Amino acid sequence: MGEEVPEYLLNNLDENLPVDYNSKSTGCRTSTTFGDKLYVVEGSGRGDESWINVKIFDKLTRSWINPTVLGMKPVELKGHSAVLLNNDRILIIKRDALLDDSILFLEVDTPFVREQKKVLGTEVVAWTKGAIGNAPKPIVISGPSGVGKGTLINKLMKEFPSTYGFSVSHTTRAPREKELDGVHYHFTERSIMEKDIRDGKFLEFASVHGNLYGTSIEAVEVVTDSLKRCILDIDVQGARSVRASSLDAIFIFICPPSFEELEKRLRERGTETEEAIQKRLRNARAELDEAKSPGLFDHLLVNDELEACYENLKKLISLDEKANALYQPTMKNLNVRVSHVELKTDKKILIHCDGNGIAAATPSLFTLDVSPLKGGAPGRTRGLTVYPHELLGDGVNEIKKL
Ligand SMILES: Nc1nc2c(ncn2[C@@H]2O[C@H](COP(=O)(O)OP(=O)(O)O)[C@@H](O)[C@H]2O)c(=O)[nH]1
Ligand SMILES: Nc1ncnc2c1ncn2[C@@H]1O[C@H](COP(=O)(O)OP(=O)(O)O)[C@@H](O)[C@H]1O
Repeated sequence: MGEEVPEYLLNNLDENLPVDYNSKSTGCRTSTTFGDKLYVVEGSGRGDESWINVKIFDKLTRSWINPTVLGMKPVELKGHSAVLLNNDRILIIKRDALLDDSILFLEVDTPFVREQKKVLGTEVVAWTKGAIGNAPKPIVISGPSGVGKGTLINKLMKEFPSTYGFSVSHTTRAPREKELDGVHYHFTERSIMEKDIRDGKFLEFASVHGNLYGTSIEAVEVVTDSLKRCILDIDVQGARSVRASSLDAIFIFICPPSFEELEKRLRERGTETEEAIQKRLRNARAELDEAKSPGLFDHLLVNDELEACYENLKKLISLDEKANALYQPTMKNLNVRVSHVELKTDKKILIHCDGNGIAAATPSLFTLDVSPLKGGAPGRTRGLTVYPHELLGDGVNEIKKL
């Protein structure tokens, strides 16, 4: 378990080092040791002046490093506590924030961060938001153009609107007639999308039929945050990337009954030029081959007769739901604000809250249990448990101050 370095030590560091460390004086700051490095998180939450900064002090070379910061960084930090968890991430608890929004992680040595360090050739840290409870497992649906993915997904969403939500992808392709921006896709320019990819905002992306397509982290997490099961309609390359990510999903590939039927459906849909149809048919052969790669898809489903295929899809999904008990939120939507926190054990944190002026009966002391962490960058860190703290026999006096 890492410890925060006392402020005086950090101040000494500042004094000893006339390097480029210009801390803005009005903010809050923590510093957490991990190996030979000191991770300094500082910020301020004063309206327009709001800023958040992560710097690393390398104790061996006695120099400061500006890491590449990935993920969704917090909007503001009016005060915070920090502690190293799992030897790979720093738990940050924001003060004066609603309890539901107060838990963050700064990953410093997770597999995702290690991989990004290799790719980018810099020091990397990645922010993720902590979420209470387990998430319903997303469903990845792939298959060649025209096989009927969109038709099947629409049926599912129509029959179970409060159970399933669609991950709205970004694409550089032009909208088709009747396609709405923000509903079917986020239609975007290549340069903007490429910048967002560089900024780490995408879970996966791929070039498909000559255009760029991608799933933003937010597209999936917004659906999951609303407690719905997220459905992703992405190509085989995208499915492969999601497989390699920390997102735990079920992968289904939809096959056509024959190539002739696929061509017929594509033509009858009437949305593509002849050239685009030819390109999609050529790509379909490669996709069908790739779909057979071992370990990539959990299920292959043939879409011959639509209703029969839809029933099979529902069966597959509900079997999976039975095998993996769905979302089990502990406490959510607590209208209380964090005042301060204390470390109880290395997996349990005591959070003191103010009630936001609501009834005195509302608990103000909570235990945060961080033992079963799930997921992480580039998405959310889930699996956290929060419950009202029982003082009886809990040795509060021995709690170490954070
Ligand atoms: N990797 C990836 N593929 C996507 C994404 N969104 C859509 N696709 C895939 O891009 C391909 C083309 O989609 P689209 O242009 O809507 O044409 P359609 O498949 O003929 O309806 C399909 O295989 C989709 O599954 C995404 O976010 N990521
Ligand atoms: N089982 C099926 N039998 C016949 N036509 C189908 C079937 N499933 C889908 N279609 C039709 O095929 C066309 C392509 O389906 P769509 O859902 O747009 O495919 P995708 O999203 O995979 O590109 C649409 O016109 C749709 O109505």
